[in-house]
Amino acid sequence: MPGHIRTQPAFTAKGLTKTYGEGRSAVHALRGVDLEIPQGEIVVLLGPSGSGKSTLLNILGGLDRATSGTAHFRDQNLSAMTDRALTLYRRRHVGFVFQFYNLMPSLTALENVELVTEIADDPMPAEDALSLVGLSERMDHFPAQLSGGEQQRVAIARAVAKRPNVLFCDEPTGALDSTTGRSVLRVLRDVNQQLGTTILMVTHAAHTAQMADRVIHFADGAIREVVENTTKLSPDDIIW
Ligand SMILES: Nc1ncnc2c1ncn2[C@@H]1O[C@H](COP(=O)(O)OP(=O)(O)OP(=O)(O)O)[C@@H](O)[C@H]1O
Repeated sequence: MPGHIRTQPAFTAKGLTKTYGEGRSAVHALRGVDLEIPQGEIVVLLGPSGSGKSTLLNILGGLDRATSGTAHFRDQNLSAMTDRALTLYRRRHVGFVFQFYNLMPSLTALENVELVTEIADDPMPAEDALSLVGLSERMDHFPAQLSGGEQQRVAIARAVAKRPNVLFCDEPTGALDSTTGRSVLRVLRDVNQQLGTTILMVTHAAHTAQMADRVIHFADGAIREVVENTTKLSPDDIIW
């Protein structure tokens, strides 16, 4: 955020490693990741398949634990938390959006969002969350009556309705064509601008980097390069 006083980073990682399995079948998914993610940014993680992007996202999102190293959310050490504390961290601070929307097929768009607002501490009304993603007119539709992009927007509404500090997105446009994908990116940009939500997005779609504040290039379980994007574009102007 140029021009702003430097605040505490949203995330700091030091020497993060993650090894799945042991011995000869061990997979070294992360091989020592050092990283700082400022609050309020849109950060895009790019890298080949299997390079460890989702693993990093899952550790920062409190869905998985590192094998060694430390990961902090603000001043909270995620690596040292009990399972219970990690669950509370996810519930209070984190929203997730995945490639496949994971909506409940028997519930309407509104009811899908209410699943979250009913248990969150300080949620926005489910109607407001759906309005933020441009779906006020479709609240009473079931997922099967919505397009892929609309379903993804319901998933985003569900994730942001609890006002998370951070939104983690794993291939959010992976199943969408360019027009629909662009509409989903526009919604993510709006969430970032209107709610100040830090967004971490893992994707194979390199063009998404054009709307990021920061682009992290991953390869072989490590960060190869971090690029601050000085020519950030609106999703409408991204060359797909
Ligand atoms: N639960 C698991 N058990 C064993 N190996 C795993 C597990 N999860 C991931 N891996 C391995 O860890 C490595 C990193 O996987 P990860 O999913 O983080 O990569 P990625 O960069 O997100 O890939 P993609 O872009 O294909 O989603 C891969 O070699 C993967 O096979």
